[in-house]
Amino acid sequence: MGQKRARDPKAQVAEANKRKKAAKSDAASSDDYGSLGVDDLNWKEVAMPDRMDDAEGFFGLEEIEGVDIIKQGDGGVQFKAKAGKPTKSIIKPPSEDDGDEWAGFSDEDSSKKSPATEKTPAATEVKEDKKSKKDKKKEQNKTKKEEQNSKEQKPKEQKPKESKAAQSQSIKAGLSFAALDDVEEDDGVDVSAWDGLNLSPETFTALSKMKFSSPSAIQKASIPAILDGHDVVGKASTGSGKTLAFGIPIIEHYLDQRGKQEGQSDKSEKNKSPIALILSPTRELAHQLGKHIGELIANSPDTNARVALITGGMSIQKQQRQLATADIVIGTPGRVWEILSTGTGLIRKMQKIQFLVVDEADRLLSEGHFKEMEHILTALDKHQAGDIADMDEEEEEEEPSNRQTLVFSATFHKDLQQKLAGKSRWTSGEMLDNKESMEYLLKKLNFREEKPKFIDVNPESQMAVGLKEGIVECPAMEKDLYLYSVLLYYPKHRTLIFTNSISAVRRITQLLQALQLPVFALHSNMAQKARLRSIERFSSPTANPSSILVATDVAARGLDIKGVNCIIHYHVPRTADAYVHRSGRTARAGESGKSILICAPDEVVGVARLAGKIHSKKTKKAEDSNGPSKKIPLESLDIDRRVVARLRPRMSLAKRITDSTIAKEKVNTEDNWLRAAADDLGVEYDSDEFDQSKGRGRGRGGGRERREKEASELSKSEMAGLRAELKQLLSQRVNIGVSEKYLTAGRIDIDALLRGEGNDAFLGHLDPLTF
Ligand SMILES: Nc1ncnc2c1ncn2[C@@H]1O[C@H](COP(=O)(O)OP(=O)(O)OP(=O)(O)O)[C@@H](O)[C@H]1O
Repeated sequence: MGQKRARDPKAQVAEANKRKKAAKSDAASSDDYGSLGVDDLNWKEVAMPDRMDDAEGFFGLEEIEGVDIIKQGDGGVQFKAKAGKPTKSIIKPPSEDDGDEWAGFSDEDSSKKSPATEKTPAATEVKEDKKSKKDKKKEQNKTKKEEQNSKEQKPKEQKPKESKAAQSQSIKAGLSFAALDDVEEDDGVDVSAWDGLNLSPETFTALSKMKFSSPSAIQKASIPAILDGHDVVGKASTGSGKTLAFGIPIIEHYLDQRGKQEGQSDKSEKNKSPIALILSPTRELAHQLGKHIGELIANSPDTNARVALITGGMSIQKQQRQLATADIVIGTPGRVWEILSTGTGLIRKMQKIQFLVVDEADRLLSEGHFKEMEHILTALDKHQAGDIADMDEEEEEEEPSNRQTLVFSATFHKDLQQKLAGKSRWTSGEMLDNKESMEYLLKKLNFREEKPKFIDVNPESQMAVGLKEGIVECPAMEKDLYLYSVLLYYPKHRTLIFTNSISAVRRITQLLQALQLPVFALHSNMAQKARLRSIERFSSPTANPSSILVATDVAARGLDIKGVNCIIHYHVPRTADAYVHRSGRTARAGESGKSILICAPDEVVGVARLAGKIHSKKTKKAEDSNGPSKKIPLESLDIDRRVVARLRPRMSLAKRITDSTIAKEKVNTEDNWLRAAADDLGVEYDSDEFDQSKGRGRGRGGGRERREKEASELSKSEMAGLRAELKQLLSQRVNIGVSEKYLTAGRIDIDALLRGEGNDAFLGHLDPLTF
């Protein structure tokens, strides 16, 4: 059993007072500062408009007042408080940082600090107070761990672990507010299932607070391998906890290193190098990784690891400053390369990372990001090839980078998987010279081991265990109607609808808005802040439980939104991997969820092929026992025809309203553009004349243009009429079986009503969908 710490409340309060006094005198001496660097200043954020579209660099503009600029001989600049102003009025408060680290999806909260960085002195004291209440638990974990350490005696890990134990002892000795620690509070869970993973007491505490009672399969397999220093390629189904599979070892490494960094001066703190670079294919995913790892840090006692988020849509200048003090850098390849290539010495810092993580690796390594990934990987190893011209002698003598490479995804193309697993050898010569090939990038990853550890915890199925997959077949022109029907079948479901195009996202969002459903849009043409705001509104715990997000595949990968119950594929995904990742936004972390494909007759063949690929093992097993099958291995869902029939009038009104709104927007845009062009040319522009000339000599597509024109010509009062009619329909339940006779006679069939089983949309009995 762990020994309980003897506490002397008086002595601890005295100690806390002493520390407060010391802090005051530190503050008083801050006016002794001479000139200051840019990072020492207390910059204030300048409020900017929400939408600046392409003017990305101006998001997060900052200003400072009361400062004189002092030019240095070498061309650099320093800063000093203006005459008559105390220096402390311009310097950054000691515990405050730039505030760019993860701060939630909310725009309004952008000034708040991330959980990882909220550790102002006051916050730290409260945290320490809480921590002291957990001492007993921690002591137990620590003792367990020490026992385990002494049993395992791994020479490589023994030393840092011992120093961690010592650190944790010294942290406890410095607790403040311990005198208030009368009430035993326990909001954590038992985490003994993590025992075998050789984790620090800090991580145990964090896991307990986060209520992660046991490791997931990928965590159990990957964490020890990474802690042992191996390169790891990890494959596990969506939502199975891959982020912490690499996040925990990174924090463990940080804790090991912390002893060395403690006591170093503020300056060397700023010159420190990050320990990890985590690359992600999308901005949203990068933000989420930051949030998830930030939570681990925030819940881990006295762990102040700094996370820098390097993604597009935010200020480059701010991110550069963040990078200067970051421990963990998380970013998208485009922006990471944009910043590294500014030539401000950041590449050298990055070359010292201990971990390179490639998340959603199959996407990062094979499409879209090729050039930036190539640049980053080349830069990380440049000094190893000795080709940084301006390196000084000291650096040249440095050990070559010894980083670990961690590659994770739920899906790997067969070829990529085989190469990563070392099953298929690198083709020498020709292939490697082909600088456009995935193989070339893989080689550039520069694993430290000849063969990384390949960990595949779900070789049988890529789909999450709690996921049910269904298909709704419908006429091609009625997809909207069937989509609406499915949504009404599951009224209390948080639903994510995927489409294959941005225009479809826009149209379906407007359509569902017209039908008064709580719907938000997400696609890559939206401004970054609007993207984050949509996710925030859709996912917030206080959001309507029936919220709907309509998105392109920008939301398909990695996004971890709590409580998503249903995924609807409005368009059949283009690849099997996209289907796996889209569907993986539900049934996460052991929960259950539904994935429903809405499929027109001409899409059935494609769906069968797709499903066959995903469920190849299942299909093969079934065929082995029953002979060849043409059946799609997805459950067919029958929508009640009465429902479809009764919803048709609503849908046709909603469509007319939506088509008209979109057509009017289009005409306005076209009109504005043509007017501007005519102005430039100095000619007169007559929109009617233009419309008539457009109408002449049309062939195919003329019908659509005519319809669009008609839609755009609906008058305000006609639109108002349609809206009123729709409103009237929406105010009534959809009657699918209660006799009109009963209703008009005021004799409502209560039983029939009750049989609606809590689905307020319907009046009468509705057979639930089969799953
Ligand atoms: N050990 C655990 N116990 C319970 N929940 C966990 C555990 N580890 C992670 N989680 C939770 O599981 C959810 C999914 O985790 P994560 O986002 O890391 O999954 P993933 O495997 O990366 O998914 P994807 O492939 O979709 O990116 C998160 O909400 C996370 O908080």
